[in-house]
Order: sequence, then structure tokens, then C-alpha cells
Amino acid sequence: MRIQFVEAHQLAGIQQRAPRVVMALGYFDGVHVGHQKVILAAKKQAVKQGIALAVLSFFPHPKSVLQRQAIHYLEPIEQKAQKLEQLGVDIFYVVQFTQELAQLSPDCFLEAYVRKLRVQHIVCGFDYTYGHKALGNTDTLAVYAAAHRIGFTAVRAYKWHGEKISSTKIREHVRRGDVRTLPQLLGTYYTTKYCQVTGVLPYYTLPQQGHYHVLIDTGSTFIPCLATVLSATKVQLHGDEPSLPQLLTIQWIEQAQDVKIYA
Ligand SMILES: Cc1cc2nc3c(=O)[nH]c(=O)nc-3n(C[C@H](O)[C@H](O)[C@H](O)COP(=O)(O)O)c2cc1C
Ligand SMILES: Nc1ncnc2c1ncn2[C@@H]1O[C@H](COP(=O)(O)OP(=O)(O)OP(=O)(O)O)[C@@H](O)[C@H]1O
Repeated sequence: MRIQFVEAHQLAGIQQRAPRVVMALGYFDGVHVGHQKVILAAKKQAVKQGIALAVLSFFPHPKSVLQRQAIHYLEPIEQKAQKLEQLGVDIFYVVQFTQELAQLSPDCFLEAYVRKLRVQHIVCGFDYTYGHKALGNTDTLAVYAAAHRIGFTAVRAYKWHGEKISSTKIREHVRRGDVRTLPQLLGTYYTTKYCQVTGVLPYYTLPQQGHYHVLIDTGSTFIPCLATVLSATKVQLHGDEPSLPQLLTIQWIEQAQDVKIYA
């Protein structure tokens, strides 16, 4: 998979080199099972048409730019990219989200960042929004696509216990320390990267303070371990931590009840 960062001033050159694609649209923080439905629907189209599959996302998160709200990201671009590659994505466009970009009307955005990137078919979820004041939605997208003879699929809501699965909901589970339900929403254990010297790596969010059963993925084995989240950035591992590498991948299994830790 190729990762193509897109800044406004590079757009013309990127458009010239762009291959014909089916494109999935959205931010996709965590690449949860709802997102996976969207991307797999797009993959199906791409295979049918015999062309590449692209995902067009942003960075930073629109909310962090527009509402100046600190986003507790579920994962950085690199981990999102790995998941997208596993789902069969060929090109990952990461558009720099700026105040200027946010001024673009829905149609101007589609013209510059979608049609001119040679899109043959657009896929998004039922609630995708785009363009200034988030005025574009699946209805306007359907009209635009029909007018330009571009295919369009809107994927219906994928729910869990009657509620749409969303990155926002998953962030709430993480904040509450309720990591046990996350595999049902993410399709995998909630996973963060952690440096034993500097703490959690940027753009990951630790569960709330408390004790957890975790798996440490060292690259060659998974080591079950007890971990205490001490703060928003620090974790204490109980056990063999001196023998562990400095950079760890931590898979969060569940909160540990009634744990007594002896120093
Ligand atoms: C060109 C453009 C302009 C946008 N302007 C706004 C805006 O003014 N206000 C807003 O709340 N969101 C704005 N957004 C963010 C979108 O509504 C939406 O959050 C983003 O496209 C990611 O879609 P998703 O959250 O469905 O994945 C804009 C998005 C794009 C692509
Ligand atoms: N549960 C879902 N079922 C179907 N499509 C979804 C679902 N969740 C998100 N999508 C679609 O996936 C794409 C990416 O969505 P987005 O990044 O906004 O996810 P989200 O989980 O809704 O995030 P947030 O909670 O931050 O709004 C969009 O096209 C969106 O419509």
C-alpha cells in the first residue's frame, strides 16, 4: 500500500499521477468493524472493476482543527495504515486538514479531492459528511456522483446492541477502562504502543487509571502480564519488565478486579 500525504499546494501534481480508483471516504480512527464494512464494500467494487482501492482520510482530525478540541486518538496514522493495508487498500490518501480546507464547499471538495483523483466509484457510510459546515452528506454525494457518472455506495449503519458503532463510543469505553468489550467493536484487542522510558507513544490513548490484564506483544511472543495505568502517559508493568524490549505493543484484555500489588 502506498501512503500519499496531500497538502493543498501539491494537489495538482498528485492529481496528474493518480490512477483510476474506487475510493472510501472517512476519518476511520481505530478502523472499527463499522469502518471495516465500508472498506470491504469498496474493495468488492474495486475487484469487480479491476482497479485500485483508495481510502481518503485526513490529518489532523477535523474536530481538533475546527473545535480546537483535544482528540484522544485511538491510534496514529501508521497503525491505521497497517490495518487498511490488511483490508486490501492500495492507496491511502491523507489530506492535511486545515482551516482553509474547511472553507471548501461540498462540491469544491469533491471536485478537487475526489473526482480529480480519478475516482470511478465512491463508498462511504450512511452518516458521512463533508465540506464547509459539514453541509455535504450522502444525499448530496449521490446527486454529485450521478451528475458526473461516478458510481456511489452508501453503507448502512453497522450496530452493536442497537447502537451505531463509532470511534466516539470506543473512546468512551477506553476512558472508562472498559477494554473487555473492545474486541467486539474493533475486531481486535485494543492495542497501544508504549516506550518504557518516555511513556505511551503519540496519538495513542491509555485506558483510565487502574489495573489491567494485558498481553505484551514483543514481536515474537505474547507475554501475559499485569499492568497498572498510573497516568495518561505512564504504565507500570508487574513482572519481567527488565527483560522486555524498550518499545512494547500492549494489548488490553480486561480490567483486573481485586488485585493487590506488593512492591
Ligand atoms: C472540505 C471539508 C470541509 C469541512 N468543513 C467542516 C466544517 O466547516 N465544519 C465541520 O464540523 N466539519 C467540517 N468538515 C468535516 C466533515 O464534516 C467530516 O467530519 C470529515 O469529512 C470526516 O468525515 P467522517 O467524520 O464522516 O469520517 C469538513 C470536511 C471537509 C472534507
Ligand atoms: N457503524 C458504522 N456503520 C457503517 N458505516 C460507518 C460506521 N461508522 C462509521 N461509518 C462510516 O465510516 C466512515 C468513517 O467514519 P468516521 O471516521 O466518522 O467514524 P465514526 O466511528 O462515526 O467516528 P466519530 O465517532 O468520530 O464520528 C464514514 O464514511 C462513516 O459514515
